[in-house]
Amino acid sequence: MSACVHDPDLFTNKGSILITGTRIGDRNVDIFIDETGTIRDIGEGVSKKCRSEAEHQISAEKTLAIPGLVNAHTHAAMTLLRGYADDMHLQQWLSEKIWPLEAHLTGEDVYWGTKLACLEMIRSGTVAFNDMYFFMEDAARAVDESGIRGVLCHGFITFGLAEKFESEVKATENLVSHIRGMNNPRITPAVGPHAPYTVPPEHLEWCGSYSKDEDIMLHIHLSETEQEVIDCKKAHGVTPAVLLDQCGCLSERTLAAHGCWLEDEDCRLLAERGCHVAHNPVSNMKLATGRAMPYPSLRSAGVNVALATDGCSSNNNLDLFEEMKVAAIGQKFFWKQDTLLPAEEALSMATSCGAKALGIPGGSIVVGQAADIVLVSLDHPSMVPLHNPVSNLVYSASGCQVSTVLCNGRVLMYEKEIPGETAILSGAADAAAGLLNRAAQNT
Ligand SMILES: O=c1[nH]cnc2c1ncn2[C@@H]1O[C@H](CO)[C@@H](O)[C@H]1O
Ligand SMILES: [Zn+2]
Repeated sequence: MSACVHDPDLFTNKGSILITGTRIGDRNVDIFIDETGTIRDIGEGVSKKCRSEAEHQISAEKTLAIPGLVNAHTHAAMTLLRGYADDMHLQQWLSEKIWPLEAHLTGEDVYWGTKLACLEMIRSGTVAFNDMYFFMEDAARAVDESGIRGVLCHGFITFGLAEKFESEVKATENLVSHIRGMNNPRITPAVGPHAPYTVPPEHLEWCGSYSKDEDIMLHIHLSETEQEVIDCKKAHGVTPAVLLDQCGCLSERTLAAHGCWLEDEDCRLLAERGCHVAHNPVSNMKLATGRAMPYPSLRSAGVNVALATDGCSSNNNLDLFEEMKVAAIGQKFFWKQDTLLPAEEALSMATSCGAKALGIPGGSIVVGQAADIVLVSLDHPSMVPLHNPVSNLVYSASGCQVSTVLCNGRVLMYEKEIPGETAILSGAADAAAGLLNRAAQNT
């Protein structure tokens, strides 16, 4: 067994790992992870039993172990657009700033943007994400290298154009077969109709049946703004959620992002169909969607609600700790209910509910489960005193307190060290500068 600090194989070796001296909630525990990346034992005496068997050891005194966080809706490569267009109205932001710049994106940009996103997620304790963007084969390469989990879809936008429909279908089918060919259990494909206002019913129908035939997730933006709902009712006579249902897009494979303007009937419909909703409170507040996602109605209907950051151009970071706090306080504020969305629920939203929505392992630290584990340092003012660990995690900590991260039993960050970080930071900065240069030359 190697001592961790000088263990050169810790980041690459898939051998068994013993985490000693951490705590889960109020319990002091050791955690033993076998060479397949599965949690084999959790408890106080585990280190005595497993010390000789373990190939690596992580001394985790003064840390809290929590399940790896799950980001249920983002556009990872939008890290390259961080700070590019702030303080704008959503439709204007998309059509005047974001889409014109995205027209200049290359696969290499998306690769570097996704590398940067994965790095940022690992640093802040996120081990899985649900992504919708372009050049997704390049995103898949970045996720593969990063060691975290990704559900990836091509952002399918047709605006009703037949030739665009053809190319979006091709991009989706190519991505699905590419990802299946990678044969990486951490990466799964999905179909991603962008929104009911960018994909008309006949094209949504294709997405719904493709999701069913291929048994893959359907990832979509839904009822994000009031205008979207007004326009949809005017054009189709029903809410966006009902329209999706009519197009065969609502099922237990569906993840709808935002849902700020869902009506009570919509919430019941989503529950009936077994859909999942991703709550993006920071993005919603920044883009002034004007209404908080109706968590009380979704909750009482029984919808699984996960947590998400959205892209870095509307957040502007990927820190799910910050998102847990804003979700918990934002819901209380907007719905004027001081007991709504307590800390435990916010933590579940960011862990088990996310894992359930994405259909991936993780979301809890239990024997037999894949080791997606995050160690949060208690050696920090925001974690002292520790009257209630969950309260500190949600209301006081930030992603900066994350010290060590494991995904599928592999160590991705150890005591804040992530191999290759410097190269990713400069590669992504160069890609972002190149993108802006190309856009400036072409306009
Ligand atoms: O909040 C949002 N609402 C709608 N679209 C968005 C939002 N954030 C990013 N995108 C856009 O979705 C596409 C991904 O396929 C991209 O064009 C991205 O800019
Ligand atoms: Zn989005």
